[in-house]
Amino acid sequence: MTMCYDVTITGRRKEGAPGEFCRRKTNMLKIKHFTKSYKGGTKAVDDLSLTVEDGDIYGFIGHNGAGKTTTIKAVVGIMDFDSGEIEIDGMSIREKPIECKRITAYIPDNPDLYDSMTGIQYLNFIGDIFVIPKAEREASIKQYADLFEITANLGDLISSYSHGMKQKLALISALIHKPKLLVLDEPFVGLDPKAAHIVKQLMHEMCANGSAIFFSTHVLEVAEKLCNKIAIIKNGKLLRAGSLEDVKGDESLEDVFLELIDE
Ligand SMILES: Nc1ncnc2c1ncn2[C@@H]1O[C@H](COP(=O)(O)OP(=O)(O)OP(=O)(O)O)[C@@H](O)[C@H]1O
Repeated sequence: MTMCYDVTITGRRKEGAPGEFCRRKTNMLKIKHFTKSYKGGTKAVDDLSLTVEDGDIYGFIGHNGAGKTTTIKAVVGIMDFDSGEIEIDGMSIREKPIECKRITAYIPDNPDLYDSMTGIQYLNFIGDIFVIPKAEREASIKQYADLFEITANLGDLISSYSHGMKQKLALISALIHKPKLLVLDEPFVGLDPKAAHIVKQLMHEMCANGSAIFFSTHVLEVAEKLCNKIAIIKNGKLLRAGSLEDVKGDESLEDVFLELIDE
């Protein structure tokens, strides 16, 4: 029986399932010694390093004010930082911001879309930015709008959308350009259970197709079920990062999180 071995970046050999496709993993997101202070001296994140590989669904958890959104905003290139390095698919977000953004999608915790556009105008606007061919764009919009059950609302102004509908529109706008890296800040807040279920399925599908997902959440049950890797941050410092099994051991993720946060 042929065994498959995957050589990691550290040179360690990881044993895979027999017959599994053998290939080297790609670092879709590499954060190295990231440090960010705000005006007034608050050090929001201090020397944080982690790596997200293709195929990963990577959960980023921490208490309120821990530094998750600060890290996420730097990763997607909308916030500068003091020191360290952030690379998307091997490219520096500082040196090649456009190239990085071309292959990344970001959905903030509170999607602030253009209220004066209709849903379809917004999706076509995103389609233009990412140069998605017309036929492919129309097919993707139809597929995802049907899935999230907002096809009938696409002609309405975004100002008339509920919070959940805005989130669905933001998700569709992210999915139609097939990002290699999807970054989400609290993606499940405000979504109804059916939409949340669809998002989880889509996350698995994207990762099976070689993309990577990095997202923050306070919902530890979801993180435990969905993620293969987890990072825990407290007061701007990374406490633990790695595979779900390594981070939580035999305990529940909630127990480990509460123990670490209370230390
Ligand atoms: N614009 C800002 N100016 C000054 N301080 C800020 C700013 N944004 C965030 N902070 C501070 O940086 C720290 C990290 O905040 P951040 O928003 O990254 O936390 P978070 O983990 O995303 O929290 P939450 O779970 O509540 O969303 C906090 O102490 C916060 O008060």
